[in-house]
Amino acid sequence: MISKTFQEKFNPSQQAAVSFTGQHALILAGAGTGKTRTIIGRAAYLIESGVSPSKIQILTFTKKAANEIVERVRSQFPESTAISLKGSTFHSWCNQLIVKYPNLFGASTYTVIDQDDQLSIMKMVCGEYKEDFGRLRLKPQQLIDLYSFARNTRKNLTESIRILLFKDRKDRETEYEITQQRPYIGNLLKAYQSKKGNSKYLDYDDLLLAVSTQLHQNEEARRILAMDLEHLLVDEMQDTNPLQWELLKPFAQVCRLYCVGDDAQSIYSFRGADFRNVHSFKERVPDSTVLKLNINYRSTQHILDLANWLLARSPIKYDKKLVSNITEGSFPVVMNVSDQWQESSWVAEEILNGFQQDDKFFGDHLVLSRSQYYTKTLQAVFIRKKIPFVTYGGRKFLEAAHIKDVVAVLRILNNPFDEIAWVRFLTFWDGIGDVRASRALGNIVAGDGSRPIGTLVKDALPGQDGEKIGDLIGELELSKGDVGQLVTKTFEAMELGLAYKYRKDWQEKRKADFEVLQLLAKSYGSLGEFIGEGLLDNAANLNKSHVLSGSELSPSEDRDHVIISTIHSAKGLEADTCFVLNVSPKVFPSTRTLHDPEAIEEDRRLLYVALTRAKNRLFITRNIDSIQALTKGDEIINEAKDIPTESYFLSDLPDSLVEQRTYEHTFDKPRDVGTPNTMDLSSGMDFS
Ligand SMILES: Nc1ncnc2c1ncn2[C@@H]1O[C@H](COP(=O)(O)OP(=O)(O)OP(=O)(O)O)[C@@H](O)[C@H]1O
Repeated sequence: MISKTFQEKFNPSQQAAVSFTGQHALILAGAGTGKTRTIIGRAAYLIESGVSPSKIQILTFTKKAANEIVERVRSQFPESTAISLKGSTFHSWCNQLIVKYPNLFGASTYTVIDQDDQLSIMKMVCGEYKEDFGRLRLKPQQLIDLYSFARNTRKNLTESIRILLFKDRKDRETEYEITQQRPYIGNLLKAYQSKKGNSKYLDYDDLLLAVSTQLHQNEEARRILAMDLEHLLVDEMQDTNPLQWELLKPFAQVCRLYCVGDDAQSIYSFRGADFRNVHSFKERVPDSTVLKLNINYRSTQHILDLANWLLARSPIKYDKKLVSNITEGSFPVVMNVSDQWQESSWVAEEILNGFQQDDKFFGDHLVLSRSQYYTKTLQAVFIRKKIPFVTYGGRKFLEAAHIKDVVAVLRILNNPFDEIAWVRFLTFWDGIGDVRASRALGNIVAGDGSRPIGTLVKDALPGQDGEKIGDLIGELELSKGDVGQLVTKTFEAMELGLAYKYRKDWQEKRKADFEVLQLLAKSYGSLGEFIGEGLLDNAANLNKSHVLSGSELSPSEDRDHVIISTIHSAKGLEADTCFVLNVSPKVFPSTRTLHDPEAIEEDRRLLYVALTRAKNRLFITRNIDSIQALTKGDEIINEAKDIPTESYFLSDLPDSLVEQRTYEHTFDKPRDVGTPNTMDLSSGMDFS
């Protein structure tokens, strides 16, 4: 029997999706049609039907999304009923599985490394294999990109080299070049791989590979996991790449797969995502059903008309026309501005108007941009006008240099073979440079792990420095069992050094981050978990506090702020009023994609995601000079000339879909008399 509240919360297609009784399902649906609501409803429905919450796992692309979904499910149940429900990113989930079953996955002591660490290792390898490296004209970062691309897309090295380094060319000259370079690249990547293994490092992709390989090969592994897992709920399925798909595939034999996605919102192909993953779901997953949702509850029809128009102009057939259940509302506004300052001032004015006159909160406003860098001007204007804001899509908290300094100590205590952490920690101290550190390092990691780390340091670094650092490490090792206390002690021991190293912005910016780090540390039961998962999570939204970026907000203002986000980080977000910045020629699509039809279409989907975030009011800004450059065609002698008019997404935007405005900021001058007068200085004084 379907309850009344159930009927009120979900429309008939959503109800069918939430209470799906078959084996595996793909919920294919457009923007704002309730995918998130449905996945939350599905988890709640399963719990209500008697499935233990601990046997449901939700997978999303960001920690933020995972937390939000889990919290919303939990809030539907009394007290701690759904406390054991879990939501994670692909990486942190795999990390949890490896920690939970160390024997099964064969990794007990290891350190998860991030992109910076990968680069450091690759640089060491290039230094060691000078001859191979010297024959190539590549940077270490390009080698890392190749390695990661090949693993994520499951392509072989030759194909990966062709695509990444030769723009997928297949002519004879390219073939020759690839044959020449591949052996050297192969040597370097193999050396990188074995260095990683020796130091017991796992990069993000290793986490997925470790789990997926075991599950593919080992029936026992599938059986063990099946005891703990009944339902796997996957959000944003369109963004899964072949490696993630490899991970999901064996789970169809372990539990029931429930995937939710929108092919028109796929914007991660640069990470290897293949939106066709959702198109061939039915063929790939036996015993599966595809269900569709089609009513949009988020945006007004005027906003959707614009989004539909954009998508309909794509050569790809998405078979999607969003229909709103909200009919009234205003037209989207296209604001033509002359420069970024105008654009920023206008956005700020609109937001202040909304706040002061229309009774909106700052939190009702979302500003979207292709890059975070582009919003620097806007941020400056917001700070001046005292508009509170936070930014999404910046650098991750645990990737900041000052945090990494402290985390290095934790990494060493967790894995004494962690060379990167050793170099960072040793060179942190005055008087120890790279050369001395790497000499000491050789001795430190040569041991078998049986001697106390403090003693190892003292032996490897004779003299006062070694004594001091050895004692410190030895003392910190005693707190290894209590992650919160360990972070506090480590910070206290390093504070002076940190304050000196980052003296430019220590007080105003960096110091406060350590309170957050301590808070974060306390929420982890073990050091391994903290290092592994903490690194994978974006702590920028911890307790809703703006950690590294954003204007200076007082705690009381903290909850109400404008969000400035990259479009890539805005998936799943929505707001009453959205500003999409700089939808200008050369930007949508970007000039970098102009020769690649697939990349152009990805840019189109990016704009589509941006437009469909708005509930009631949508404002699009664009640069008037670049528009004029386009329309004047040959007369224009700047570089805009080589942009084909038809490739600009808004080039023939019908007037009926939007309201066009041009920013004309004029100062109201006070009215005055025509002829100059002379000032009478005799008035206002009473001399009597
Ligand atoms: N049946 C419904 N009745 C009322 N409101 C609904 C219903 N379904 C969804 N909504 C509302 O519509 C909005 C969009 O829903 P949701 O975020 O779940 O969509 P989505 O498909 O995940 O969107 P996107 O993929 O674009 O992020 C939300 O504000 C949600 O509360």
